Amino acid sequence: MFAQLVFRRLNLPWLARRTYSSVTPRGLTMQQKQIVKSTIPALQEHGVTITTLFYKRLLEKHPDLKNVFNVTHQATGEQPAALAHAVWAYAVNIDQPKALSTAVSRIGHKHASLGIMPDHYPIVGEHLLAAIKDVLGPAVNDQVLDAWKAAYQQLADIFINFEQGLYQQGVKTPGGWKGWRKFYVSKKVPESDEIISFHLTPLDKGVLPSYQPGQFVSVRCYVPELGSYQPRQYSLSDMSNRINFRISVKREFAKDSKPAGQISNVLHESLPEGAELDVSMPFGDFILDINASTPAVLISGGVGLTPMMSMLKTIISRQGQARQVVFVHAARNGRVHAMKSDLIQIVAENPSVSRVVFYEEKAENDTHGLDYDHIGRVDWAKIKDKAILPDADYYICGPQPFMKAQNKNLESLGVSPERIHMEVFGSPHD
Ligand SMILES: NC(=O)C1=CN([C@@H]2O[C@H](COP(=O)(O)OP(=O)(O)OC[C@H]3O[C@@H](n4cnc5c(N)ncnc54)[C@H](O)[C@@H]3O)[C@@H](O)[C@H]2O)C=CC1
Repeated sequence: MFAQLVFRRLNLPWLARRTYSSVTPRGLTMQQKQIVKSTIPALQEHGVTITTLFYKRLLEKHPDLKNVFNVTHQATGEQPAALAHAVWAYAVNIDQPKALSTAVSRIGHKHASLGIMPDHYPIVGEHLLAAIKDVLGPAVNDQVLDAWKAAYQQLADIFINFEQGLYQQGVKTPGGWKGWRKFYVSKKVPESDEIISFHLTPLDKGVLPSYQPGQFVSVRCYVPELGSYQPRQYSLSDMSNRINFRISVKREFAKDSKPAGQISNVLHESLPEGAELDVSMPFGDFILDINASTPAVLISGGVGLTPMMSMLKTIISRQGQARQVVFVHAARNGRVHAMKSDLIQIVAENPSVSRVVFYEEKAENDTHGLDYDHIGRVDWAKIKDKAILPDADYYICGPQPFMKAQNKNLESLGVSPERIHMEVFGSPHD
């Protein structure tokens, strides 16, 4: 869980209906805040050592939590690094926890999709404080430990309140549920050489809640080699239809130091049509404002097109509205360009929708003007006249370096940061 606490500037709008101001965390004394701040340099220096020890102990004492954590991120060290960064950032913002509201929303939505419960927090707190004490040694006296206990409690209260709000909202939504619901794969559709769409239908055949375009679900599969379940988040790649969900998953092979995707391979290889899996309610605050009539520029790299297809289809389904959409997509080539024919058809049938597709290289049979428009990576000099529009909102999803590059380009073209919305699933370290 807290491994996703990545407190950086993301420019995500505050979209969750439950607001941060409804939360009343238990306070810290001035002295406790000073003490927490005094530990910032030590956290900066020893943070990863602390959090690595923390995870090791936590999972030794509570092996059931392996069902909740992404074990690959443990092995690659991403999770300890992200948590260390988060603890440090929390200490830096101890005087103004509201500065963390964007991160609390993003992480809270992810926690809710994983079924994190209030009684998980004391367990995490106990092991985190023990690891801080062990690594920093005599520097951590009782006063320091008490200050960190109070600080941790404050943060835990914020998350618990936020997540309880999401759960309550979820069960009140028609068709909603809490925790995992059993689904089966009702259809498997290859979308490119490496992406397969999975249509997921609830086993109980009951109605599904409607969701907002851009939201994701967690799916959970049993991984025999680990002896535990592993959850992963996937954006919903179609518009809401109350009958089934669609996720579109890229198969991740091992590459350089990155291990093969544990769940993406299980899904592609070992989950035929008819197979069952656990699915969470839809969550996530990277969502399209469906009531806006101003232009939407949907920018995606590779498999990052999944939430964009949901947004695009939702916009065009709204009768009587001709909201302008520019769909900017970058792929390595046509063989890995998913949902290509859907996009071609949507553009042909909807004069308010236009597209610009970049391929890094041309594969055999890729046709200029039909499959793609430009060779290379997204080049704003080539598309700014078409894609920089007054009052537009810009939605970005794709590999981290792709998102960083597009964000930077948009800002340098004068787009206001409030208009730029990014989906951030990964850690800040990739
Ligand atoms: N929200 C998230 O955190 C997402 C993360 N990812 C991660 O990214 C990985 C790669 O996804 P793929 O579909 O294989 O994408 P990819 O590696 O095929 O890249 C897609 C396109 O993005 C562009 N791109 C890549 N790096 C760039 C850079 N540094 N600057 C500018 N443009 C760049 C290129 O045009 C490339 O063709 C996934 O395996 C996943 O782990 C992908 C989608 C969403």
